[in-house]
Amino acid sequence: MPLFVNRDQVFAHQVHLLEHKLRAKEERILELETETAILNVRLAESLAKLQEEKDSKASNPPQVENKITRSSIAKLISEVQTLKQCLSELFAVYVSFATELEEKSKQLQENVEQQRCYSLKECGQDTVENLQARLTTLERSLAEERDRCGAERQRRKELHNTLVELRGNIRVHCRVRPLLPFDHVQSSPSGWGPASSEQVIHAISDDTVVVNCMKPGVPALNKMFEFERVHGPEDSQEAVFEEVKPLLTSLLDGYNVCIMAYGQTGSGKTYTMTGSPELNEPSGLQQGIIVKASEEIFRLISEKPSASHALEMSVMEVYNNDVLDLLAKDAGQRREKVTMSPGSCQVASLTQEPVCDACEVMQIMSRVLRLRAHCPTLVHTDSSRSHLIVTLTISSKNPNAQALARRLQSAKKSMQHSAQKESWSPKSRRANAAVRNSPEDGFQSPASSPSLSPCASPRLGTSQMPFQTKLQLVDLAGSECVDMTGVSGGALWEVSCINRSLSALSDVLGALAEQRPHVPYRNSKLTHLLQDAIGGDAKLLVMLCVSPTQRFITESLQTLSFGARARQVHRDPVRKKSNTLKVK
Ligand SMILES: Nc1ncnc2c1ncn2[C@@H]1O[C@H](COP(=O)(O)OP(=O)(O)OP(=O)(O)O)[C@@H](O)[C@H]1O
Repeated sequence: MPLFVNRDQVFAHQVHLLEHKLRAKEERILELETETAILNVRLAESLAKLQEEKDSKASNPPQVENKITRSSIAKLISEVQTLKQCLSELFAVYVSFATELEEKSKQLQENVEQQRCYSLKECGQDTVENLQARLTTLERSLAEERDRCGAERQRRKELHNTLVELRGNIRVHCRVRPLLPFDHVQSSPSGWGPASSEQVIHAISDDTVVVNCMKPGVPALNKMFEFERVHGPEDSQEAVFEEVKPLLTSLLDGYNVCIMAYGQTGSGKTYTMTGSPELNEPSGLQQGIIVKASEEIFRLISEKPSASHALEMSVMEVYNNDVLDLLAKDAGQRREKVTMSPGSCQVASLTQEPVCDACEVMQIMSRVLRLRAHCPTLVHTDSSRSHLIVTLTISSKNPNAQALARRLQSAKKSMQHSAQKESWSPKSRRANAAVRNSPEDGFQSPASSPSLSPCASPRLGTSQMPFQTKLQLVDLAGSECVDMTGVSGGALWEVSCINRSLSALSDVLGALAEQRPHVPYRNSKLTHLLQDAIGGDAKLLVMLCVSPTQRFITESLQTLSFGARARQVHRDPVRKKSNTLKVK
């Protein structure tokens, strides 16, 4: 028995045997056919002979010959019978052989078919197995690449953050909100049709956003913007906050922090900063940065009980270029207009409410959001008409060493700043003289120093006054195009004030980015109030909010360009730091 290596060999052997059998049968058929032919010939000869004898007997029939003829006829008949039997036998053999052949052929065909299916299956299995193996390898290397890429991105992020710290850059995050029912407008006064609800702004990675508009009849647009972090429509409030959270730890290390939401009307600034109207919903899923940040601050504070911290909250809005105190308790007055302290960017007599936990912050927010100026527009039903500034002031009796060092550095910087201004401002010359003559440590910050409370007396020394840092959370009013929002009458003045203050903010960033000697902070109340946050050494994060649709493409591009410009601002060049050392 041959030893077969695989099925192919078994199959080939079977075919070979069958072919051999077939050949033998064919040879046998040939033999039988030859025999039949010979018998036929012999039969024909016998018949012819018989006919001849018949004919001669008819002409001359002898008696003896008659006998012979009869016997030969009998013999011939028996021969014919034998021949017939042979033929019928041959036919039977032939039929059985034909049947057998047919069966064998059928079997062979089945075998071939089976073998073909088997080979295909085996081959297919092989291919699938190969592909699976390759897929696994590819998946493994993809996972490795992803890990490497993640680690690289993390490293890049850390390096970038260090660079941002060193250069005093403004951090810029961007959030592209999801498509919402009010995006699917049928038409608007400016004639935009339903197609304008098409999504043209996409967050393509966690740091890149793309504006891509390839609509026929409109100039093709494909622009890419990079920011520190880009959030897509699917990102939750929690995910957005997670990226902001690390900044808050700086508050206990002596830094002031400001988080500001910027964007066109309806782009999701209020949603991002304050959350949905259901502020008190238990899951907290919809809460915005303000409540989540206060929760985080209280958590950080609870980790450092020895520092004995206290928190105060103030809320103001800049409405029609007036500053209003939203926590003022004046019974008759809905919102109280307040004035800026002379010679500083702080607000005099701003109400400060102590807060003990995030719930209190939440309650205050619910209260002030009802007071804040808002009205329905054609873009959405609850448009804010003012800039909202929420300030959380953290006082600490026992700040850590890093916070103290930071305060010292900040005070030195303020002194240097004042010294620079001395030549042109007699008022600041007097203030600086007072600072230098400070009885405590010689580094009493002026009122504009970011590390001091707005209500702290500039005459108190560091040991008499609690150490304070501020978290400012700003929900700016949205830039808007009257054509789209459809506002009219008195509301037009609101729009003009909003747009003017936002353009003043843009001018300030432009001046800072180009390092111009004069920065026009005082062109609007908004920039004046935020001067320390924007131009000082507070850590500033701008959260750009963007609508994804083509309808708002012009405003979105303006928002993204604003963010790109903000990223160019280096507020604390290294050169200035070396000068600071000389002051000592
Ligand atoms: N990421 C989001 N997910 C779900 N809904 C959102 C999101 N962003 C915004 N919205 C919804 O879109 C609507 C407009 O958002 P929001 O009020 O925050 O806009 P805005 O930029 O503050 O506008 P304005 O400047 O006019 O006040 C709201 O109903 C809000 O709930």
